[in-house]
Amino acid sequence: MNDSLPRASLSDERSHLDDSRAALARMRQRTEHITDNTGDELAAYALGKLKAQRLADLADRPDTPLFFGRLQWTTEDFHIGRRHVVDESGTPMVLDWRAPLSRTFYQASARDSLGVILRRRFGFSDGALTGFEDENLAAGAELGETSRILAAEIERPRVGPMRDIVATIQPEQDDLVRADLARTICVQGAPGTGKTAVGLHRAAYLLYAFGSQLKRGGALIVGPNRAFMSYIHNVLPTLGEVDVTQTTVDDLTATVPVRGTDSTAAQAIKHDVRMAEVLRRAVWGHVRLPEDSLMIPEGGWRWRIGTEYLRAAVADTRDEGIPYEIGRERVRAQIVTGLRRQAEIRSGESPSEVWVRRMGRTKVVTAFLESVWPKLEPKKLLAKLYTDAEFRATAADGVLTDDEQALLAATTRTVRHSVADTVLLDEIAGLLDRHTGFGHVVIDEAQDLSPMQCRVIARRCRHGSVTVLGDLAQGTAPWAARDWTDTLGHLGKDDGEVVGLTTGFRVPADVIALANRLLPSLDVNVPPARSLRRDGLLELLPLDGADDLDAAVRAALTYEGSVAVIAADDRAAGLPGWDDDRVSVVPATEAKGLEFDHVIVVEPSEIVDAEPMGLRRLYVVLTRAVSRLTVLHAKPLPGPLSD
Ligand SMILES: Nc1ncnc2c1ncn2[C@@H]1O[C@H](COP(=O)(O)OP(=O)(O)OP(=O)(O)O)[C@@H](O)[C@H]1O
Repeated sequence: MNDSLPRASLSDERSHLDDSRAALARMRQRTEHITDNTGDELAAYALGKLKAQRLADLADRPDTPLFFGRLQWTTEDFHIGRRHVVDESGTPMVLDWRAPLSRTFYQASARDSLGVILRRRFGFSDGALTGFEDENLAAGAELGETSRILAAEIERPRVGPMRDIVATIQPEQDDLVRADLARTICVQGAPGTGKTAVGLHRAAYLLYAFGSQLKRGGALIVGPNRAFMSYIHNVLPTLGEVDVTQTTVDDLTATVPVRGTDSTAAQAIKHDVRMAEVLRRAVWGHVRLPEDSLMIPEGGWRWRIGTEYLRAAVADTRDEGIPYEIGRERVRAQIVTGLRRQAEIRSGESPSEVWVRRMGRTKVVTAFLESVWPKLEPKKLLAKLYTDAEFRATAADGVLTDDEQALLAATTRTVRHSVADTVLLDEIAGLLDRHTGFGHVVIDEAQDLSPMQCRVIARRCRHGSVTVLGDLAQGTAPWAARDWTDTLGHLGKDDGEVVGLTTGFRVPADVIALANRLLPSLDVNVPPARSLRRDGLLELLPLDGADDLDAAVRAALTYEGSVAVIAADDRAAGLPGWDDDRVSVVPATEAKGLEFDHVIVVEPSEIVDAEPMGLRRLYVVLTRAVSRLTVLHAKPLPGPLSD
């Protein structure tokens, strides 16, 4: 079959790679030579920005080949790669993996070849092609999960930050990556099923396919913590997307320094969705219906706006459901409308805009607004809620119990804000004014978001769509989601669809079988993962002293790749560290979302006992291993593992 290809041999493919690299270099040169001749400073600036973006887009990364696949139809033949490359005549040498035609690469099968005769996948190392694998789809031959290039990719030792999976995206993953921009999707997937990878590739796909729609809002990636963000931050730039905001909820809400902490009970109440209603009342409770008419002096004249007119203006605006500050300006505008009408009646002609604007800003009008619709400031309002018992009781009446209200009480007006307080400040800011919205938001490890944190994100994508990624079994926060419909509701996306991923690409079968023994005790209804990986090592060893741990680390270092020693946070803090940058000591609470070739878990029962959701924490920890898991214990293993 290879002979029927126009360029069949590996050396031909290598020449095509060299030619494509040269073509990409020429594309860069052409971009570098674009200059602005208009002499207009603004145009030059805009062009400079576009040029820098385009050059970043056209960067050639020496460690990754420009293409990873090839498709042959009866009359056409294309290489598929990370970005579009054309020769000088404009003929494509490499098709972007996100182009509609490239979809065939991921979706064609022996059952439905989609017209493809032959699919070729390339193996590579350090940017050079090392071989290829052909599937003669027309003849009904397909490698599917038995592909050795796929096997090599998922078994590859992990070094450094996360890599893209563009060469080996699986059909069920591709369906999610290419789902329409308008769709909100919630992916429930066991550990290692590629949720993070799917979310990042979906962002890259949407920016490519719906660029003009997304241009204004852009895309936002939200992850659980900074360590995770730095682990994934390189994937989108490798896919040519350098302009995506990647952050955590804590950073999104970081408008004040965090200097305080909450008791567990206070934290629970601050993250409870009922706080949204308490804060709504705390804000809108400031609006008063006017009791008197408004007299506005001007020279020797006094304009009068009647009480009924003012009451209707305030009441109607309050009921409109718009942000508080916009409402305040709308009431001002209605006063101005009343004045304009009177001026027209009095003089028979329209007053000038300058007059209208000046009258709306007079001291009397501003003082009136201050009395019926006072200016509010989030920090002051939160301090008032915490320190003014009467104000708190009015806002929380019938929403929080007396005991719950007491949990919010503070004695001093200078609040040392906790992380939960920053979420409440963001809620208040959202009641006061609109946040700028993103066109699409990808949320990773979403099972741990509190209802109030979901609302932080919801405010930033009121008109956009969301990709929610998570695993209910890995939820360890006190407010962890039990059902995705709740999370979607708090995100304001009730119409989101929940979709499952069950094929595991990280954790070897024996290791996942051990972790799956915990599932029935985790109090969630999720399907177990099925691992693609038959290799791997699992060992349960006694821990009689520090030497045993050291010996386990030394043994792990005889293999290639990264090694993590994961223990309950207290124990991890006391561990010595190893003089090898392949070894990391990871506290159990920081392991979520990460992966290491060899994981050494020390005293699993301590991880379980350290927190209320300890069994789920252990489930997370056991599923971080890419190739080998060593469990060291002196104490008995937690119940479900010892059966
Ligand atoms: N189609 C694929 N081809 C090759 N590797 C893949 C594929 N899908 C996922 N992987 C790899 O499997 C590993 C796990 O993927 P990822 O971290 O996205 O899973 P996850 O579902 O987010 O896991 P967790 O819930 O444990 O955080 C990563 O190394 C990823 O690159």
